[in-house]
Amino acid sequence: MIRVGTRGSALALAQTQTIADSIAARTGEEIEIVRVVTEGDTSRASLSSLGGTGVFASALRDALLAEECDVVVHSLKDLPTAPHPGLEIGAVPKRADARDALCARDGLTLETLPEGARVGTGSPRRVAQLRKARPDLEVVDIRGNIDTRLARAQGPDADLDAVVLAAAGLGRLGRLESATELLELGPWPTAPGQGALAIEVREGARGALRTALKGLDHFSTRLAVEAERTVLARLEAGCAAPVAATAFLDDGLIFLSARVYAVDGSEQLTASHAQYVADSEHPAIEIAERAADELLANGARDIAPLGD
Ligand SMILES: NCc1[nH]cc(CCC(=O)O)c1CC(=O)O
Repeated sequence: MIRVGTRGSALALAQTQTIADSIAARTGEEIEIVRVVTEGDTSRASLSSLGGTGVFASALRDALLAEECDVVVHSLKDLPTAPHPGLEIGAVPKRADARDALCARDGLTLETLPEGARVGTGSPRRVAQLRKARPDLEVVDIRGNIDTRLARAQGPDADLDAVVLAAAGLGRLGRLESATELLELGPWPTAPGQGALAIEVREGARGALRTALKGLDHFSTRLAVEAERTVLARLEAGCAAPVAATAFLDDGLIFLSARVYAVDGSEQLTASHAQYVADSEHPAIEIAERAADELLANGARDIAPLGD
């Protein structure tokens, strides 16, 4: 029996079920889904007062260390970049769509939203990107799970014209048809790790599980998200900082573009690099440090609040 720990949100349960199914298929073992209730799920206090989005990850990690489960599934973008003592990332499966999606009323897009339209998001990066692209919009701070946020822009109780959500989350919940525009990563890069999952285990996890996780791991996703997350770590930026990073592998090269925004949308700094994966022992780390150092040298700290 393998116990798979997860948060209890619809999104967490959906993505955990997919991983649980592949672990079951690869090990032939029975799987139990263990729901871990986190302070972020039960408290009405703001996430920042609880210590940021890391509260979700740390409850799962505590359950893993307490041996209440054998493996946990995280959304990689919500996982703090610092490694956790006694635990390791056993697998980073192939990434889903890393793009953000605009979900608007009446099929509207970023370009066709009327002047002064009200658009909801809780993410400082998305706030900055919206202000940069459309300074006339009214950006509204929203919270809640994906269905709650979608209902703010679509359906009978909508009070906003649009919301911005991750395409991957919509896809995992079968709600991708709510997207009225998928925002391209070039002009609209997203959070480090967006669209990817991390499967975490205790260090030295046992045989069948370890083999299954090796099979689930996707090398180019792992390298890409390592580059994106190293940018965040090198900038000493929290997960709520207005920072975007997008990396991918193609033809033996790793490409990385990292961007820091002023939250009011007035300024942005971008660093883009490419390098041959075979030319370095740690290509993801090297390219990320180059990009982050360039952003810092160009004044990233002067335009954006990078700390938590
Ligand atoms: N911060 C919340 C969060 N964490 C993971 C996802 C789903 C997308 C993903 O797995 O990257 C979302 C929702 C969103 O940003 O719209």
